[in-house]
Amino acid sequence: MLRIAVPNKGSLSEAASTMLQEAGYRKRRDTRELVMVDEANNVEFFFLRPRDIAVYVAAGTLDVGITGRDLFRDARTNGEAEELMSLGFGRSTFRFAGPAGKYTSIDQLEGKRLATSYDGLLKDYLAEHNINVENVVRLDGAVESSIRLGVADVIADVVETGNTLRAAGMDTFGEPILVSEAVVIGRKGVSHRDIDTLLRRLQSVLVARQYVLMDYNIPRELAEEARELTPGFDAPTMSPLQDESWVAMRVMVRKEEMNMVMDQLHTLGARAILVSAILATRI
Ligand SMILES: Nc1ncnc2c1ncn2[C@@H]1O[C@H](COP(=O)(O)OP(=O)(O)OP(=O)(O)O)[C@@H](O)[C@H]1O
Ligand SMILES: O=P(O)(O)OC[C@H]1O[C@H](OP(=O)(O)OP(=O)(O)O)[C@H](O)[C@@H]1O
Ligand SMILES: [Mg+2]
Repeated sequence: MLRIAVPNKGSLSEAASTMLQEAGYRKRRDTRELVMVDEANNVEFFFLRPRDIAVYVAAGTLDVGITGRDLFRDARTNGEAEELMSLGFGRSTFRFAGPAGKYTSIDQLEGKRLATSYDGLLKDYLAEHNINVENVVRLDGAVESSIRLGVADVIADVVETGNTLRAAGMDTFGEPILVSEAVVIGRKGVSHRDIDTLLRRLQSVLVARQYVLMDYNIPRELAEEARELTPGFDAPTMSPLQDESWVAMRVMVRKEEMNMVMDQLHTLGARAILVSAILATRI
């Protein structure tokens, strides 16, 4: 059986479980369930702290896992594990921040005390950029309070909306250290038919979430122009109609562009424009 690690709590847990469910895997009945066998799909799920998931995958005791890119990098698995796919949720940036207005550049980090929950990730970044700080204080959470409480001058933390920083009277500075989202990780170099199936199914969910299916009729002489407006994944499917001067088109369109594209097609001369949701795909 394929052994998959899934976040049991925190920011990633609900979205990860929803995505797996949409991909056709069994749903966890109880949030206290730590292991779940999905016989039909020949998969075993292990619900773990997202921070620990990279450790299990790198050790090879679990085949693949869903975690955050930032947590994966922080675990410093020395190339034992790798990112197989990004999942489009749990987006955040990992950034430096300090009291509002006080810092503008990472050059000012020299000799400072830095607090973070991601000390592996931070130390790698500092080493890469040849920045010598006084020390890195590893905290479990609520890192924003560390400056006011006198253990640090600057923090490096997860920023999503920025509300927490603003409320603490702080600002980010410098470029993001890392842009993160939920990812699937696997042991380096391991290939497995069931891993391919998992990735294909997750890809299917991503496509189904991002695209809609658009059908429309268009005069044959305008088909080429219409094709430029709606190029689709490869090319639109064109079918003949009873009236030979018209053709029917079927094409995938990005959900956020759907209304714009319908307006443009209608202006061009398309009629009977219909949009339907995509439930699943194998592309
Ligand atoms: N607003 C957010 N706060 C924390 N983590 C977030 C946020 N948005 C996205 N993430 C991502 O979620 C992952 C952290 O999840 P994790 O469960 O470890 O922490 P958490 O949600 O802060 O939970 P807790 O603080 O209860 O441990 C990281 O990959 C992080 O980038
Ligand atoms: O930019 P925002 O949308 O405000 O989100 C970012 C904040 O959310 C997380 O904190 P969490 O609530 O997990 O508490 P913690 O720091 O104790 O982990 C993170 O550590 C930041 O503090
Ligand atoms: Mg947190």
